[in-house]
Amino acid sequence: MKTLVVYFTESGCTRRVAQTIAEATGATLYELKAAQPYTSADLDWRNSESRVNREANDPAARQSVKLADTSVPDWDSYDVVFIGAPVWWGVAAWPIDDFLTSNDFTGKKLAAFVTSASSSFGNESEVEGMAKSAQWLGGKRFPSSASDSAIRSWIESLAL
Ligand SMILES: Cc1cc2nc3c(=O)[nH]c(=O)nc-3n(C[C@H](O)[C@H](O)[C@H](O)COP(=O)(O)O)c2cc1C
Repeated sequence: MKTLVVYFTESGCTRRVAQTIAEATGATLYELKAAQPYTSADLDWRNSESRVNREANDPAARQSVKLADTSVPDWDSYDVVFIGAPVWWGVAAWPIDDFLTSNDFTGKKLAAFVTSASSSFGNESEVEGMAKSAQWLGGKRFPSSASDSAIRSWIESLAL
């Protein structure tokens, strides 16, 4: 069984979870980058005019966010895919949507994880729906500084 962990992160919390999943499962790690990177001004949640707030309030703006690259080397060889993102305004950060809608998950199992300060994974079912033909394993929210044991017990619960 070959496992891939793809993730998007802005301040590194989701990367740390992704690294723990990769260590626990022997997976390959792949970081997703926005085609137009977010500056700290873009991510200023206190400014109602910031990029992230404009996108949060406008589905068309969210859908137009593209990744620098949506294709993973040797994609066909993976059996299990984990995808991770921070929570932005209650949902998985939308740059990952481009990855979910651009790839064919036929024959692959998919699990999604998010990190957040306090919010739950508000759009888990939408994430599942975007990855057409994946076998959905489930979604999980972790706190920004998730413990290794919490991450490892989630992986064990998936019974890969
Ligand atoms: C634009 C923005 C919006 C956020 N919205 C939420 C939110 O709605 N709920 C929450 O609990 N945390 C929210 N956070 C905090 C992040 O989800 C949290 O710090 C996360 O672990 C960051 O992950 P990262 O380091 O991988 O980028 C937000 C952070 C940013 C930058």
